[in-house]
Amino acid sequence: MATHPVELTVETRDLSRAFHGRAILSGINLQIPRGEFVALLGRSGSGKSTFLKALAELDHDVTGAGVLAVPQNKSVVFQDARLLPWRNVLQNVTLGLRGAEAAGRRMLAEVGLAGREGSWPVELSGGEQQRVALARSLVRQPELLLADEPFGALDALTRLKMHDLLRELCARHRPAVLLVTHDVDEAISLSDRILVLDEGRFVEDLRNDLPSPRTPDNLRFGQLRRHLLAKLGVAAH
Ligand SMILES: Nc1ncnc2c1ncn2[C@@H]1O[C@H](COP(=O)(O)OP(=O)(O)OP(=O)(O)O)[C@@H](O)[C@H]1O
Repeated sequence: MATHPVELTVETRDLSRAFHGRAILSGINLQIPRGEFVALLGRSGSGKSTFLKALAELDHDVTGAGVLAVPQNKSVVFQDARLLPWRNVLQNVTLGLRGAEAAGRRMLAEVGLAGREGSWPVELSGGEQQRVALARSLVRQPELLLADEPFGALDALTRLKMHDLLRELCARHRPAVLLVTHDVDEAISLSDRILVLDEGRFVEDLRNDLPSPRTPDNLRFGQLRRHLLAKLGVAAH
């Protein structure tokens, strides 16, 4: 039987980055197959955002073979929505795209903002602004979605709703995802695979095959959480 090689969306080889002589990333090798949802955990300052910026091709000072493969069609979502205040919601979503009004409206409906196309960013809550940011990134049908703590500034309840939304959107549009997060439960509940970055390297790379619904009161969820917290050097409670 013929075996098909896995189609890779991301590949890095020996990717390294230092700031002022201090190594932050030390020879990182990573392959992300098409459509895989990867969560990246690590202590504050471990280099998660630095790695994400390298994949976003926003950092040209990496060394080693570096980023061997990354799609041109990729989107980045940050902790703050970064909407243009002088453009309405629909215009923010379709910014830079020609003839995308219908697609923008559809995507706004998908993120639960049908009817808000003409609103101004200032009229939206933080959670709604992040919904617009998600719509803006996904209307481009990216092969890779890079998300840097996208829900970090939201309250706990809104964050849980955003998890459901992101899960749904990713199941429908199937981008590969690299989600940087501090939140172990977020990583467990959303991802297919979890990486832990420490001292410039991945100290954990595990498949997350927990069945859904992934609720924190589930026994295996708790075991995985304890394992990851230990890797992060945090005592579980
Ligand atoms: N442009 C820069 N110039 C100098 N040092 C930098 C720069 N960017 C990042 N660093 C340093 O590199 C280290 C890693 O930063 P990075 O933002 O990647 O960490 P992080 O894991 O994303 O942290 P956090 O979880 O707190 O956001 C930090 O010590 C930071 O001070």
